Amino acid sequence: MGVSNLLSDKYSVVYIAVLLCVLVTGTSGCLDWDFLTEGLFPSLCPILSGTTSFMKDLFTAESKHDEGPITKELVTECVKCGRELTKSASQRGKQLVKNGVCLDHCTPAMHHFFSASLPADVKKASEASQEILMATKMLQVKLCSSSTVTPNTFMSFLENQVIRHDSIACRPFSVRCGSTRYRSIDGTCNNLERPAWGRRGAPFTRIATPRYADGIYSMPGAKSGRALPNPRLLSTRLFTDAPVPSRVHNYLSMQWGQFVTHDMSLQIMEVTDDGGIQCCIGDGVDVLPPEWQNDKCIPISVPEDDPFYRYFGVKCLNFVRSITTPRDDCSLGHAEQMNTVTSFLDGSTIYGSDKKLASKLRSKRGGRLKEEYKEYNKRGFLPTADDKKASCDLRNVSEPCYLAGDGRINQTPTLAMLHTLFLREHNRVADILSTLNPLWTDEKLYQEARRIVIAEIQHITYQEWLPLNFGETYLRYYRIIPSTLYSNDYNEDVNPGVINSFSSAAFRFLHSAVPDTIMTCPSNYYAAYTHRLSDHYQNPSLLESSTESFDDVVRGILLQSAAESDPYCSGQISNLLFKSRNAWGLDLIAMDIQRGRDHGIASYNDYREICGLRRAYTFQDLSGEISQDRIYALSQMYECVDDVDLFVGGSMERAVQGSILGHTFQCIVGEQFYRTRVGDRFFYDNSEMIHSFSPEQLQQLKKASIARLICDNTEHVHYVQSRAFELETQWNPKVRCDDTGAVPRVDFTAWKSSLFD
Ligand code: HEM
Ligand SMILES: [Ca+2]
Repeated sequence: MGVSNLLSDKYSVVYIAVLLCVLVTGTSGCLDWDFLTEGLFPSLCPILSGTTSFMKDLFTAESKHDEGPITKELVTECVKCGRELTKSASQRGKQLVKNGVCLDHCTPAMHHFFSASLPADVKKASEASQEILMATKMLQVKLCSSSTVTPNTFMSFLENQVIRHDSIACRPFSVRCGSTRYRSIDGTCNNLERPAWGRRGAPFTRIATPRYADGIYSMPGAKSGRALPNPRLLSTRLFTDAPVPSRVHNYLSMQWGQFVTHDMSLQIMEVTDDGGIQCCIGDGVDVLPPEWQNDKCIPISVPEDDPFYRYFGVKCLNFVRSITTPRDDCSLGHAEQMNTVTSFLDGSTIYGSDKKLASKLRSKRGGRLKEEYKEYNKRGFLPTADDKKASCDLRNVSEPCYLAGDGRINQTPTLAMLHTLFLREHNRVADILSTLNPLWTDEKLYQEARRIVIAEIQHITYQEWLPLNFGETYLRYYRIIPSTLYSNDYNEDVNPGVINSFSSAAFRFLHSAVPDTIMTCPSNYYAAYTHRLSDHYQNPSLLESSTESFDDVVRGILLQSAAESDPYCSGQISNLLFKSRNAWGLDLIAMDIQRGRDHGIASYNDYREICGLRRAYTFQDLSGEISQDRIYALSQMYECVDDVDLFVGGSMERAVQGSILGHTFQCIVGEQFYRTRVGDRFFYDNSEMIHSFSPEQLQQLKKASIARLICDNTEHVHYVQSRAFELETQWNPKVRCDDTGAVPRVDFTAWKSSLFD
């Protein structure tokens, strides 16, 4: 790696920048800004320099303006300065790549990126957001130089102000909405008053003030000013590698959870023009020295005595910050990450979240989606990815690698299996509608089939999956209990956007439900075969390895237990994630913890309060929710109870009755699913809207089930438990698919329209 020319004379500058951070924020945990301010103040930011007594001036200057401290000139200067610093950071990133600091293909780190490039609009928004963050930082530094304003006061002041500047390449979101019967692909215009809500590219929403060290974007530190505990250490000490099989939930239930996640949320990491950002030396030999790191690097260092990685000499796990986006009004403020899929539960995993992909996925005939046929199977398979090598980890090019509405499709064979079931369901429904309505165009058939499939996804989630996992009592409390026919609770004031702490902490707790293996089971049910999960990341060929293998996987995940949702996690995800051909992989649990910090997710203690629990002042105050041994373990890891990360504290809580989650995660997840339903104008059982289903149609859709989805879209799976997210028991036995009493069929006759419809 030719990096010597990067070892410039930066130390004095870094020192000033760190000092600046310490003075401004009271913590040194803000290295992220150092690189951006490197040697640039004098030339680019006259507002922050220009005198020999630079530091002194900065922290003693008073505003000389009558119109209040934030003048137009000041904002202009901060924005200009922010832009130059952003440009410089980007150039520095490019220079690092030129010097060979970039990731190799086929490494665990590279598979973690899912896609090595950003769509143009995402990239543009991310750049604008960086400029805004820089400008905010500059403004904070400038204003906090007055002794009366603390950085926190400044940030709370900013929360209630809309300060923006025309020269930032960001325009407040605006779109013209017509009245249409169908959802848009990108989620815009769902809410007619606030058409940006829930769209692809929207900022995540928050229910707590972020805990960035500087209130803007810096990685958080402990209250004492020292670093928070190492995420890998927390993972190995608190999330033991000993998954316990669930006695209720099967693998399919876990798989549905991930499928729902991918429909609602996607945080993507920053990349350079040349692909993934490298933060470790080589393949993880050590953390790159700060002067060689891209400013988006937040690698996870691995302790010397790590129980697993020490055998492989791994001391660093690659990790990069998520892309951020401007808020809808382009105003200055703290960082907000971008959700790059639609927040609505709207089948975006199947249809895509942007028009270009959506169009590419369509066959443009009979309303169908593209599918591929194999000689041995009458049912369709997903189309092939454009660049198989980049999208999958294949042993040879003849292995399958799929294209779908979501880029994470190939992550595991069982995820790809669920995608395939929905592809088939869409085409099955489109064919039935076409037979019933021979005059319908391709567009009409596509949209109507899409509408039905989305209704099925929503119904299965709210009718079957949520009650099983989170308990009916709680669903009643969160007002998301299944309705008998129509529900009338669309509320245009509810933002359906995904809550940052839901996708960066609470819902990730279900990573503990991922079992070690994938089971396949032949049609005679005489034997079952297990396959280590880590041998199948980014390679779905298990679905096509033999003529029967797709159905074998389906039978297997119906039979196999999920792991219990508890702080015991499989080493398949906590040591071997995306292992590829290596002997080791990444640690998803450490990544969950680090991602929460990257997003400035408020502490566990803050969330306790938000969720109606008493704030803890000592570790012992957690005893109502957390067992003594876990309280002890937490107190050994964290200096102070206020430091506990939401992901960690929430995971330690005992589950509330009837649910797989503890109180705090239950509260966040409940709130999210409330918003996802009540904030969705097109939610399938909303009544009295131009797009509402007729009572006859809705009655049929309410018969949809995960069991029926399997029966209708596999070749030789003839038996399924009627409650198909639960393990087979004597109370939930396998029944024949043609037993329509046990597994009702959805009859589409109610979609037959009169000739002129
Ligand atoms: C084999 C199963 C699974 C694997 C391999 C897996 C892997 C991953 C990976 C690599 C990430 C990105 C981590 C980051 O960079 O921050 C992620 C994110 C996430 N996972 Fe999983 N996951 C699995 C199952 C699940 C399940 C069952 C759930 C919940 C029911 C879940 C919920 C989430 C959530 C909410 C996120 C954040 C999504 C986003 O906004 O980008 N995952 N997972
Ligand atoms: Ca979606």
